[in-house]
Amino acid sequence: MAEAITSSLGAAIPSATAGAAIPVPQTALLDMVVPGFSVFSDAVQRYLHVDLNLYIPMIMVASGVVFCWRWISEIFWSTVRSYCMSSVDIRTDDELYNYVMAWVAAQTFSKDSRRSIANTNVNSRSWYLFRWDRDDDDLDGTGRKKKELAYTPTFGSHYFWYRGRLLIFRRNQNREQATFLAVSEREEVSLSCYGRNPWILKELLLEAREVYMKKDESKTLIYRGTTKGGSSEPTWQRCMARTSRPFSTVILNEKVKKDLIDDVTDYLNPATRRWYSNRGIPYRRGYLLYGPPGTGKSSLSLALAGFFKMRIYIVSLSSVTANEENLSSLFAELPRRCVVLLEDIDTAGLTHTREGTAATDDDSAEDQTSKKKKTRTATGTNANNTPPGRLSLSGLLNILDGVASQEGRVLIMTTNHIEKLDKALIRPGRVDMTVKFDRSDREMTAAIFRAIYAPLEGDDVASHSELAVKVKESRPLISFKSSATAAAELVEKEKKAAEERKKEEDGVREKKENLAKVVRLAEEFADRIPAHEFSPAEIQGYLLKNKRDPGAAVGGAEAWVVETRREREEEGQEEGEEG
Ligand SMILES: Nc1ncnc2c1ncn2[C@@H]1O[C@H](COP(=O)(O)OP(=O)(O)OP(=O)(O)O)[C@@H](O)[C@H]1O
Repeated sequence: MAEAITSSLGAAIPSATAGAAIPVPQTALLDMVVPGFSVFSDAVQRYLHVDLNLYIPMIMVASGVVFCWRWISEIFWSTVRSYCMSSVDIRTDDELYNYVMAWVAAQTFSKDSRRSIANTNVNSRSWYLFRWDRDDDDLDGTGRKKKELAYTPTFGSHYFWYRGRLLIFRRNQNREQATFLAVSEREEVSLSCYGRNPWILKELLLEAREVYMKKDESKTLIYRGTTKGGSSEPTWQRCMARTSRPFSTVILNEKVKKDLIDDVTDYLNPATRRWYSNRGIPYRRGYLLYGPPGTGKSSLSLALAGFFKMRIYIVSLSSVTANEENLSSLFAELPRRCVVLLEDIDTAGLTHTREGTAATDDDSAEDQTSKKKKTRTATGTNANNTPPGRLSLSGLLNILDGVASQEGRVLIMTTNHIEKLDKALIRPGRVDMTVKFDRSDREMTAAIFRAIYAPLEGDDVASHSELAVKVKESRPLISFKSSATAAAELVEKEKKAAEERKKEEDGVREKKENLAKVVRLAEEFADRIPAHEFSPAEIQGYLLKNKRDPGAAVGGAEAWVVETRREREEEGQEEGEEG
């Protein structure tokens, strides 16, 4: 009976297996790892007559090998990375990010990368670093914005050769970082090399910086003191890179300009620095530019920065940013060699502050000085009625003289009201040279007129280069055409070249005639504008309204004078009523 049961079971099991009702143990195991494997294997056996179960051990061994290989290689690479490689992380909120990405975008490994991120701008998305690469000249001939496409390698590791060394550019997305940040802000970028000495990475970063800076060589980089986004942390925001303004375009007494340039040149000379330090004198120099609005104070500061190839850092003391705390943080961040432009230093809170009481205009200068001295000794730095959060004079002086102020910088202060300034602010040592700006006299008016209408050197360069291209194009090409056709073409091209030359000569003659006409009209215009009444900015504004028609500008000059006087009167009356 028992035998009968055993034999019947023995017969039943294989038939059940064959029917795929009970999977063999390996298949059951695989089913757990790869769901549906048994069904697939049955189907293969039934239709293709291949028993996949025979390959199970092989598949399992291969999987084990792959798993182990991965595990070992992970350990191996993490050990290599830790002990045999050097790397540099690049923060996305640092200007270095812009340098590196611009450099990477120009490399072949980046251009040839199969998977890349396409961008019209590779700069950092941190708002205070973001800027268009070509700030003021990215327009095409039709005036449309021309945005070039840049390709940078996508997230992951990218190998490339640099000066014969294999380097790795790594770009990751940090998913753990705050999600309110944009994806591009959560990015992590690093450069690595094999070996424990990271010198090659530093070389690369220096090169990237140099290439980036070279683009801005003919430009004046302008930074403005501001507070970051919603927070109150002050920072220098790069606002633009402007083509440097030539000194000659700022209309000012030539001697004053020359003296200013000579003074700054001497100050920036390395020997002068040593001279100062040998004598224990703080190495800094201050300039005060004063005069009515629109007379060229800011223009001169920008021209000066451009002339000496320095960055200019601008803070308006009348802005909300300008409190003592913010200003001292901004000054602490200044580079060693730069121009700092403090605008509107006659701003409220700085005019009569040290004495604690607002001095009236009737007070004699001596009275004021003695009052100031007394209050300074008695009350120290916070002895004024400056509202909290505003900049006080003593606060500003502390910043200008204090440890935060970098030695080697050129400090320019501008004001519309020199008479309101505390003597302490403009004493020698803080202000070493004063330049007065005035409303336009006859000579200045004529110069502004000439500057607007005279054909400029830049115009010549453009036409010359155009001409050069055309002449180049018209050179005979080597070809296999018949000599008769080639000769005819040559004659035609030479004829064209001769026409171009004639056009150029006509252009030069026309330009000379125009210049003479502009000079004559400038004198006429200057006769019609009363001296010392209008600022250069006002005159320039009027001329720009007629920028293609100097004759009309001269014709309408008298009417403009009358109109501007009337407007001023009305404004004066309105102000009087409000006051
Ligand atoms: N002396 C000048 N030479 C050439 N351009 C001038 C001169 N003065 C003013 N301008 C022109 O007038 C405009 C305003 O000039 P700018 O901003 O330099 O004046 P400002 O004295 O700094 O005025 P504010 O005191 O209001 O800041 C500029 O476009 C500038 O080109």
